[in-house]
Amino acid sequence: MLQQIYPQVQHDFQYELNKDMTIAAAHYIPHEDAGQCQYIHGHTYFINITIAGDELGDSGFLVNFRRVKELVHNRFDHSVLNNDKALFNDEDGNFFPSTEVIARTVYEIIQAELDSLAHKPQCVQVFVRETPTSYVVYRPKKKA
Ligand SMILES: Nc1nc2c(c(=O)[nH]1)N=C([C@H](O)[C@H](O)COP(=O)(O)OP(=O)(O)OP(=O)(O)O)CN2
Ligand SMILES: [Zn+2]
Repeated sequence: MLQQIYPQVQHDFQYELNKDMTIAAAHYIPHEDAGQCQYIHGHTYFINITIAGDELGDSGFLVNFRRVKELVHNRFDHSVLNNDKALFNDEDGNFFPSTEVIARTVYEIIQAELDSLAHKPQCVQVFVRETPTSYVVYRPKKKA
């Protein structure tokens, strides 16, 4: 199916985990370049999160799939993204809830959780599909 592509990410880790989820949410892009998207409308976002690492936790997991879903789905599902002022605002394009910013924000939420784990898994890619014809892939810069 056209919508279910999974872009590959290059890494040297031994384990790679992927978690898929969908999120129903509304947003608007407060910029004239957004055309009709300046006005509030909704999407069913499809999100794929890729986490990798060389070591597992005591549970035998890189990270619990359920926890990955909780962190993102519980925060955003059936919400108006622009109302989440801790993450988004109407003043700075780096914080409008565009597909790009949503992908980066999901990465930041996930990586903050992973940083609390002793075995240090890494979020290596976040894929966000906003519409049947539009998606973004966010990959963090490799740490030096
Ligand atoms: N680079 C970006 N461009 C646009 C974004 C975005 O997040 N990043 N968002 C929008 C709108 O929010 C819109 O919902 C999606 O736009 P678009 O792909 O144009 O939607 P369509 O379903 O109308 O696409 P068609 O392929 O023409 O059917 C706009 N741009
Ligand atoms: Zn939109």
